[in-house]
Amino acid sequence: MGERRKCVLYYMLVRSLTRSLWNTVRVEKRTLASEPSKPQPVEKDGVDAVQLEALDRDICLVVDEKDNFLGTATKRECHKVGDDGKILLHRAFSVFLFNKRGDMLLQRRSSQKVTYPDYYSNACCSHPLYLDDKAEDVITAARRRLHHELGIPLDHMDPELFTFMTRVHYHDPGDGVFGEHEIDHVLFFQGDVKVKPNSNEISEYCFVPKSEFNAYLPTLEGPITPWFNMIRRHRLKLWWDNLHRLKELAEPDKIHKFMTENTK
Ligand SMILES: C=C(C)CCOP(=O)(O)OP(=O)(O)O
Repeated sequence: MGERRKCVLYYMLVRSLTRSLWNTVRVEKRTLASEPSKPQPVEKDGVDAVQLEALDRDICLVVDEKDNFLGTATKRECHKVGDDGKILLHRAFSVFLFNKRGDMLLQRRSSQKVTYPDYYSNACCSHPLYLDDKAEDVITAARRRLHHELGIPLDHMDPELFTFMTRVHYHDPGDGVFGEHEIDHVLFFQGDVKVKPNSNEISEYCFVPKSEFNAYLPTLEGPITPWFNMIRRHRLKLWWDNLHRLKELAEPDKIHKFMTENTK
């Protein structure tokens, strides 16, 4: 074999070894060990007590198809699938979080979640609530939940670092008992933040580099949430490629109705 060919082969071997080592390190999953000092979650009728409490305590915002605020209902009332298969339409948000390098935080919902337990999803989803006699602003709600679910200090999340990308109206029957019917406000956030997840909410998380994302998804050991899948299919690549100019691509006045797809 000629010297030049040997050199090329050697270079390719070193490059592929370095790459596979790099990938392993960069998408390393962090499974959260349960802390023995903490009391174990108590169940009532098979449902985790902490999650159960939120179902009847959290007051969500019921909206019409144009996202106009109509009134309030509990989180339970907003997710219960009726005998006719209908679910009350309410306002929600989904945060996609990126570090400064541009890697995206992917999380696995804990087994205690009432809706979509053990599914993989974007950084944080929840609802603006009715608090102090008024509808909570979506970015305030997102910061509140990022702090609660991922332990991100509030002072690491300047409201200016969020971009309100668009809204998505979708319906998903979930497990037939609890599902989703939401106008989901999609927020992008970029910044280096300290993460200390709440194990009642999240069982694993990792930061996925854009170049690894498509290959990484099929290796996940569970399904992905319908809303994450929908945004992934219709907008994620465009927005991820353009983290530096998101404001130009934002469509906050639109309410999309994308087709729902199989989540696995
Ligand atoms: C699905 C969306 C977009 C909102 C609901 O998310 P979650 O089911 O994660 O809400 P919480 O229980 O965390 O409030």
